[in-house]
Amino acid sequence: MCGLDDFKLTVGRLSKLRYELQTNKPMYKLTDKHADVELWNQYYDKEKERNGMDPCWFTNAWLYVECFMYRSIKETLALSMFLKDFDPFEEQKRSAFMSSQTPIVTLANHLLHIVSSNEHRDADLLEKDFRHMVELSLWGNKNDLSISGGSENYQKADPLEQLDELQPYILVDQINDMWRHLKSCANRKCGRCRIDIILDNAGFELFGDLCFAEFLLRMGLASEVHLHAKAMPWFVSDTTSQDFWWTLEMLQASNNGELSRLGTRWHQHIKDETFFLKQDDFWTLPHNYAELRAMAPQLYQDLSASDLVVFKGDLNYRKLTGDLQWPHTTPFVDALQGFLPAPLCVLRTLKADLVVGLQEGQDKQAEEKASDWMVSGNFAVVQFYVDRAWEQL
Ligand SMILES: O=P(O)(O)OC[C@H]1O[C@](O)(CO)[C@@H](O)[C@@H]1O
Ligand SMILES: [Mn+2]
Repeated sequence: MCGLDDFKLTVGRLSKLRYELQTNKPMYKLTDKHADVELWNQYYDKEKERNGMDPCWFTNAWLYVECFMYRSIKETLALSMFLKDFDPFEEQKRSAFMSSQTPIVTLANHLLHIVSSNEHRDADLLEKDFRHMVELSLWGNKNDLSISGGSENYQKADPLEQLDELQPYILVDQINDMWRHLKSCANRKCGRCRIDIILDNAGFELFGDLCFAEFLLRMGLASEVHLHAKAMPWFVSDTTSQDFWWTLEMLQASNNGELSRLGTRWHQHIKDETFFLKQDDFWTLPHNYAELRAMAPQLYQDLSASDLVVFKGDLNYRKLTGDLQWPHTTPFVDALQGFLPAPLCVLRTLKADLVVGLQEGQDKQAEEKASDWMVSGNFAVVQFYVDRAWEQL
């Protein structure tokens, strides 16, 4: 088959997918060669058994249906001859990165300034800088391309200047608890701590996450950082391994000295095993994280070796909490339903209508401020949990 025919066939399959989705047709079993096919098909069978009918696009759970849409796009491409590894969102991701150059440079300057100053013998200052780096990584999550339907949504304003005014929008702020945990880990393990980041979006958010990782390394709060990327194009802007390498290449090749230094440094971190880039099919399955241990035992075991697992973004939050309509005051740990491979935290801006761990009445106050508080990406939570037993290890 020639390229043009292959292309036409693929576009036809994508149009069919869109039509079926828009008209609530049944979903279907996957047939491509990817290793996750059986797990997806088992999930399909379970849903069918539960509801007594084939899963359909409008009637099954939002999380499953939404994940399946991205997986179906992947299958359509996988079944083609010439577009197997094509990332349909690549252009948007790259252009979002390019459009965020000004705030990226601001953030790079800030990071390099704080890591090269000697002032951190003052513990209070170090704690303040830690808070800022967490907040920068958190608010980077505002900029995803799935919430904007794929159209431009990139960081425009100076990210540092915004931090103070954004503070009241952090509904749960457990940054101090994270700080205490990392300090005590670093003390106990002489800085030999492992941090994992379950990445979310590429572009400004990924850059902010890498800056946070660099900060932890340079301040002696971590000795290695494991970065978990998606195994396929996902929710438009999520970071794949390909996006990660492209970002590092772009930084290294930048005319800006600071960006270029960071790009070179992060390549080196990979070489000397300070950074680890990982991907696992589990992150692109529809399953809740309470099922991770049973579904992906090796991944669970790997995460268990971490001193802190940082989950970025809204989709990770939905999977951590099972995407359920929890009363908003439910303790965060209860919503995790036993998923506790290691101390963990979430840095998430709210884009879906669920949240836990709020104080009584906090939801009403947020609602008064903005009726779309749960879905606009303008409010956030930083939630942390460590089991007592881990603290004593
Ligand atoms: O990139 P994030 O923070 O995971 O956001 C993705 C979110 O965007 C949506 O696709 C649309 O709001 C949600 O389904 C999803 O949770
Ligand atoms: Mn995302």
